[in-house]
Amino acid sequence: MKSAAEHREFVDLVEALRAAQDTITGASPPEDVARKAREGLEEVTRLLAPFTVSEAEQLAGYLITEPGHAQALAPVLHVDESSTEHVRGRLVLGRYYLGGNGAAHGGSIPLFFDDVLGRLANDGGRGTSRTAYLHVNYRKITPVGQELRVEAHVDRVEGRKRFVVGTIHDPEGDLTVDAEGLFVALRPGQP
Ligand SMILES: CCCCCCCCCCCC(=O)SCCNC(=O)CCNC(=O)[C@H](O)C(C)(C)COP(=O)(O)OP(=O)(O)OC[C@H]1O[C@@H](n2cnc3c(N)ncnc32)[C@H](O)[C@@H]1OP(=O)(O)O
Repeated sequence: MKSAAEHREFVDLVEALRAAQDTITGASPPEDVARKAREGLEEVTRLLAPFTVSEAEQLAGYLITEPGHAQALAPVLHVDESSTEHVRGRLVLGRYYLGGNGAAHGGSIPLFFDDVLGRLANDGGRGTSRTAYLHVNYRKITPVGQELRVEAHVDRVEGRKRFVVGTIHDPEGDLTVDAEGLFVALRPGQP
């Protein structure tokens, strides 16, 4: 397991990237400011490109003790309570995940659940599995910029099949989304 303690600066870099994604998404800057910001981002790419590594050596997504696991793709779950069978926590969807009219983009929700349910599916010594399906029911708009409650648990395991379910509730306590994922354990040698 890669250690977040040894890569604090990288963890902070990804946190800064998330903040940049939110800020860029919500900004309407004058052209000269947009150009300066682009040059700053290009400088980041120039700085990091020589340190590109293989997937096995990659840090993003693999610093698993960190909220969001040091990757900027999926929304971050802040875990309050967890076991190998369940997880409870909080989620704030930033401006980056805005769809329209204050509601989260529909695609951001399965992105979130694939990560959260997938990790639960693989937890507890169950080993690696892959998403066979992810069913998401949108019951009410999921607001961005507000603290949401998340719950997920392993519903049942049938041979290689792991069924994992999850919910999101808004600050009023209303259910906004429920989801079910089927994760199929990989056979030896299966990619
Ligand atoms: C970065 C940090 C890393 C670690 C962090 C990890 C957390 C993130 C997790 C993300 C995981 C992903 O997104 S993975 C990426 C997205 N998913 C994929 O790319 C998967 C692509 N699909 C596949 O590779 C394959 O189809 C599998 C592995 C899912 C299943 O193929 P298989 O192994 O040949 O198994 P197969 O015999 O077909 O099916 C086994 C059983 O499951 C059932 N089954 C299979 N698919 C379905 C289905 N869609 N709907 C219903 N049932 C299904 C079959 O009927 C059968 O039931 P029965 O007859 O036995 O009853």
